[in-house]
Amino acid sequence: MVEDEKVDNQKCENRLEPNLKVTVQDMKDLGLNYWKMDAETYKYPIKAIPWDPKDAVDPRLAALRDDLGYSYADVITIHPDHLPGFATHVKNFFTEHIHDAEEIRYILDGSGFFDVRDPLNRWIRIHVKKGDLMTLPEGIYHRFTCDEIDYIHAMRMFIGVPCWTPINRFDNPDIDTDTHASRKKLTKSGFFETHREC
Ligand SMILES: CSCCC(=O)/C(O)=C/O
Ligand SMILES: [Fe+2]
Ligand code: NI
Repeated sequence: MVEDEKVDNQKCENRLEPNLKVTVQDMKDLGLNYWKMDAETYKYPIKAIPWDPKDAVDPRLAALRDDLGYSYADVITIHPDHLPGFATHVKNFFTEHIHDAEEIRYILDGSGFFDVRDPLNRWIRIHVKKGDLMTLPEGIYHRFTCDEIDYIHAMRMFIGVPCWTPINRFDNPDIDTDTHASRKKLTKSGFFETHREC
């Protein structure tokens, strides 16, 4: 788990002291899914917006695409040389938000941190690396940052027409993300419903 207060450097591990370990089962209970992919054998462009999921040569990726209905994809590289406005993007990714759809990310190279909130509002930090394909459920509070390597090459997938616009948790006092339909859908589901703070 990771510190909740403002940290000096979001790109460091910033572990809780003493740390609280989170198990794979805990992550599954939160609604996250994970697959280890072969990002060594199969090659992808540095940037392709969009990238046609039908072009998947990796049979495992093609099977996930077909089984889970991933109809849209793009490939991005978050690195100062490849993404204009790199620092602003990283700052924005680190603003706590939800989406009204699942977040599907396949890490093709490099690494970074996804932080997700558990039902007690604690931050769980996930260090994603090359070959990790991870999904976050619709409505989960989360944020992303590069780590100190400042480089991540990732495929973003989507079911249907993509919408990347985050719904930020604390940006607008008129918008209460806790009552957003996507948030409610998640918190009314099994694990969040039984583990929320009374
Ligand atoms: C590694 S992909 C960049 C982060 C991102 O797409 C996202 O939605 C963060 O919440
Ligand atoms: Fe996100
Ligand atoms: Ni997001």
